[in-house]
Amino acid sequence: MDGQATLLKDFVAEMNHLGKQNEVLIVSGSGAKARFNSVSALQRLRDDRVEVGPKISVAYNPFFPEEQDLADERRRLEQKLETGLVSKVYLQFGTDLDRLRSSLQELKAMQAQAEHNFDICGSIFLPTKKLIAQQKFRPWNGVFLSDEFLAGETTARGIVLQMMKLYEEHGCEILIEAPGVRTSNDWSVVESLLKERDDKIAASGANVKPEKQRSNAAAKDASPAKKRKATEVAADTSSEPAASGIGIPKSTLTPQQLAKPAIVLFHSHDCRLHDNVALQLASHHACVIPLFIWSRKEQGRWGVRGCMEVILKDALRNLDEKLRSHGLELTCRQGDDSSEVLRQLCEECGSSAVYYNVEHTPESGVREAKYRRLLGEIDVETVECQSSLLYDPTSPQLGTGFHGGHWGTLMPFLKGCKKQLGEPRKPVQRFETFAMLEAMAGPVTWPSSSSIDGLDLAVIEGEERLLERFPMSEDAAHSNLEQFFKVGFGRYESDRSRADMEWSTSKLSAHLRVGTLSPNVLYYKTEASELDYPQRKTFSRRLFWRDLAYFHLQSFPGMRWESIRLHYGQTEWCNGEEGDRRFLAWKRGKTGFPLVDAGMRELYKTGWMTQSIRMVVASFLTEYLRVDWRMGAEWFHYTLADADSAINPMMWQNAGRSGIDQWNFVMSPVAASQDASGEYTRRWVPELAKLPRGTLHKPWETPAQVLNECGIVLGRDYPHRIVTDLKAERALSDEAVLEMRRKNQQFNNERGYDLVQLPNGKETVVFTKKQFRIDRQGIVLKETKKTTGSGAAGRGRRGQRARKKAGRDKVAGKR
Ligand SMILES: Cc1cc2nc3c(=O)[nH]c(=O)nc-3n(C[C@H](O)[C@H](O)[C@H](O)COP(=O)(O)OP(=O)(O)OC[C@H]3O[C@@H](n4cnc5c(N)ncnc54)[C@H](O)[C@@H]3O)c2cc1C
Repeated sequence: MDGQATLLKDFVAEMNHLGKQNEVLIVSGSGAKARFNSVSALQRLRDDRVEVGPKISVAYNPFFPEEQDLADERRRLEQKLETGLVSKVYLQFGTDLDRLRSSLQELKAMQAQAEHNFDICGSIFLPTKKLIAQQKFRPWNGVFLSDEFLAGETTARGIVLQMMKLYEEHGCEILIEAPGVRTSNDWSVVESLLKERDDKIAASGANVKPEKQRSNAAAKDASPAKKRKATEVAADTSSEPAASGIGIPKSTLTPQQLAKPAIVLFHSHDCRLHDNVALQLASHHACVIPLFIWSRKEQGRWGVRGCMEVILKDALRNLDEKLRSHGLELTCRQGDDSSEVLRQLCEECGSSAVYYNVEHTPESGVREAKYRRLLGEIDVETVECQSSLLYDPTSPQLGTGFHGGHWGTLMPFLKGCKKQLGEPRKPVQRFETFAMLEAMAGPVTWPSSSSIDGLDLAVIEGEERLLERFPMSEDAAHSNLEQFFKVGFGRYESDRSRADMEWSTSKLSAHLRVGTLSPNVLYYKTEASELDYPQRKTFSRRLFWRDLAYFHLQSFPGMRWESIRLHYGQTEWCNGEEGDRRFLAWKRGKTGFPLVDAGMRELYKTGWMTQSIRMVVASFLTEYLRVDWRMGAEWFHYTLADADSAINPMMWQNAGRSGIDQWNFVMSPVAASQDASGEYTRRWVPELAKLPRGTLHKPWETPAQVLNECGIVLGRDYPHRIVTDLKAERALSDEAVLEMRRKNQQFNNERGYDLVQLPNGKETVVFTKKQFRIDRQGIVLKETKKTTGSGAAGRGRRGQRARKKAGRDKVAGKR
């Protein structure tokens, strides 16, 4: 370090000697892993009282993805500024516009308080094809380029323009990152960028835009909000597409309506600013009021409850924070009847329209109808949008019977959606959302609002642990997404059922549930992957499962509490005291089956389990403990951080055999392929941690001596099994289904398949497990050689291949 400080000192002396006092000397190498320690070098210059002729500019990089690196970088900058030698801080390049804006604000605040003057300049990166290609191939250390930037010249240019606008608003000089301008062609790119920026600024009505006020509590009423005129709005929404070719959708409202405030009503499924269609459409108004209404009464049994209340609260806090960074804020109100609350706010604010993304549940359907009616009475438009699923679940039409899969199963649904409705909507680019928010204005005086903590949302013990695992912000969702694609995505096909591996799945479900991540963003990120289709096939279909659940819920609104195959409601379960005893042990993770207990404890503590473990515990409850699937579904709904009132019942119905897609495999609670290393069970059932892998998942088979050596006494340190004869329990469970089917021959077709009545009155055959297929006398049918399934599971060679593969998947229990 000393040598470097001496070098710098010599260099400065040389510059002084040469009379180059006005030269700019960039002292860089401030990165976390840099070998040149510019902080101590500068400190030495100061301590040695070297007269510094050249203006010293230091680099500052606010784009480190890790919080700790960023905090270190901030600290280093402060130390450099403390030397009093710095005349300029230059911001290195990264594409996170939110981060850039907040860093500029921070630097401005430091500048205002600093003892020694310094200027700020910010770098841009020339959005040329050549440079982008170079960066894709060999990214620079310390330059943080997003996929969006690297996607091509158009998006890169859009981002650079936004950055230039921010620099302009903050009075910062622009510096072009080397290797930038080398040819005259490069210069013309710079000139065209400057011209485009100036044209945009001129078009928005001011030469230099004032820095947008943050609406923190103190500044709240004082800040004169930026307003756009309806005519300007109309110009913005002309047919010209945005830079990316996707852009913010056009409004169909009149200029008079657009001149009045719009209310954007957020719900528990769309807590985000990015790729939020309702917000995008509302952005055309002169003034926008984001609103959240909490009504505990309206939640009922299948709304936001338990763990989801904590998740939602955090998502709202972050939503509000993000809105505030753009000079807006979230108005929060509560009441028993959200439509009344909404109507009242519309009248208070004189708004012309309310925008919201529909929720696609039976309850929300009723609520939304009431919004339309009440708002219609006071002449306020309701603009309903769709942002939480890939498709509107009322749109796909599926033919009854078998079409490459039975009615309502994944493949016919997926194919039907794509064929009838095309590819899902493309999300808008992040920089477009940023530009939209920057241009959006709130009212001069914000309506009164409850604080988020003041809403009657539950506070639950251990919620910090929950939020540590699932911090509910858009930024957290985004970094979770990036991390999964970096580490887990490529292994998904092979490892997705492994609970003992980090990132074997995306862990994005809570974000998708509460809307901090747009499904369309995830869909197109997957599609853009460089992996071959077979390597990404299963993950690509995951979002279709999500949509499928809502399709089921539209078709069977009662599916949360009654069997989709209605007659399955007559199945006999293990009830009474014994049923209660079994259910309680299951809930508490004290069944005596380590893998099941590990899952149930993980669920209770962190609100999450990977799908394969959810399947193990669900089939354990229904098939081995013979407890009604509805009890399991309700417990899951209460404890899951991603509790989804369509997906959860769909999966439980399948586990309980009454759903559209009966699980055609056995999930052994003992084989534990999901935890091959045993690490998962050891983590969540620490009292068994010392057991060797061979008996970890079946401690009852552990030799007494080994138990002794591990200091474990079964029944004292870990419970005895709640049921001991798994085979007999399963036989009873299967017999209960057969018995119920025998009594309901009217729903049994000639080949022993269940028949289900659809909402349009038509009847369809649905997949039925082989051991439940009975003839008219109630005898289990023997499989004929010629056909399997309802006659269409595939004949000939293709069918044979498919059956072989299905057999393999069945053993592995993969989904
Ligand atoms: C009994 C049971 C109950 C379930 N309840 C819920 C629930 O309430 N909410 C919920 O989001 N998921 C539920 N699932 C589905 C699935 O287990 C979770 O979506 C998944 O484990 C979430 O982890 P991940 O984000 O890492 O998933 P990944 O495997 O990375 O999948 C990516 C995304 O696809 C979607 N997805 C994945 N699997 C399914 C599926 N089978 N059905 C619908 N969407 C799917 C999810 O949104 C998920 O985040 C349940 C599964 C079972 C067996």
